[in-house]
Amino acid sequence: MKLDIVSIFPEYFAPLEISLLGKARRAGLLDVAVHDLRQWAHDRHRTVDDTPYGGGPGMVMKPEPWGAALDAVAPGPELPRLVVPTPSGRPFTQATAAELAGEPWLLFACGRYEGIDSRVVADAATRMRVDEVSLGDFVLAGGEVAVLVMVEAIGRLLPGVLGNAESVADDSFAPGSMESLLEGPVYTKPPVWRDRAVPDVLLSGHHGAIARWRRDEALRRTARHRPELLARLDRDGLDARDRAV
Ligand SMILES: NC(=O)c1ccno1
Repeated sequence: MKLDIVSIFPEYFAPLEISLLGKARRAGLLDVAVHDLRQWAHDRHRTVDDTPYGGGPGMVMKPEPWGAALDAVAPGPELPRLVVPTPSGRPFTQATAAELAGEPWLLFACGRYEGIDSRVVADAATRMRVDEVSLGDFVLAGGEVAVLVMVEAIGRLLPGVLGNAESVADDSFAPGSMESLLEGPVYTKPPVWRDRAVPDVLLSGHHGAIARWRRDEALRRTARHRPELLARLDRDGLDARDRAV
């Protein structure tokens, strides 16, 4: 997968050199290029923002540098999918990560200040698919941290990136049996720690009982932390045994 990221703070993406994603890049599974938006701002001060039309606080990112940046990074004919993190976007979920992980090329645009002039997305949408996505109902100072989160959520789904591909299947929200469910508790050695013992079933070696226990715990945790997800499951995802939990 090819990733391009445009930002006024390219140094934000140093973490993409380390750990899982750093290894994926060195293995050739991920090709990441980070671009400084200011290289497309040609005035003396490399200005990328200005006051908002209609008044109001803060500044808006100017369309000219962004238009030039997107044209330069994605000149065509092949085009990426443009992903723009914004509080006013559609929810970015595990399903979104899985969908974007299937793309050959993603281009992330990191807004700052009050956002990017809306004509930039409108113009880009005439050439490429654009997804304005939100990580949640909160506001960041810019899109960079959101892009780091999305790149990790997407990158770990790429074949070969995770040591054990099976661990993806057991994730919270993973398509299939875990869709709309939160992962239950996990344990490792020692079997007893500060007088707290690991549940006996996990030491039993009985795979059927262990799978059942894990689903029961996932249902309990989902009911406690995200009851609205269970309502989604209730229609067709719960069997009689599940309902007994
Ligand atoms: N909620 C978000 O995804 C976001 C992106 C930028 N600021 O907030």
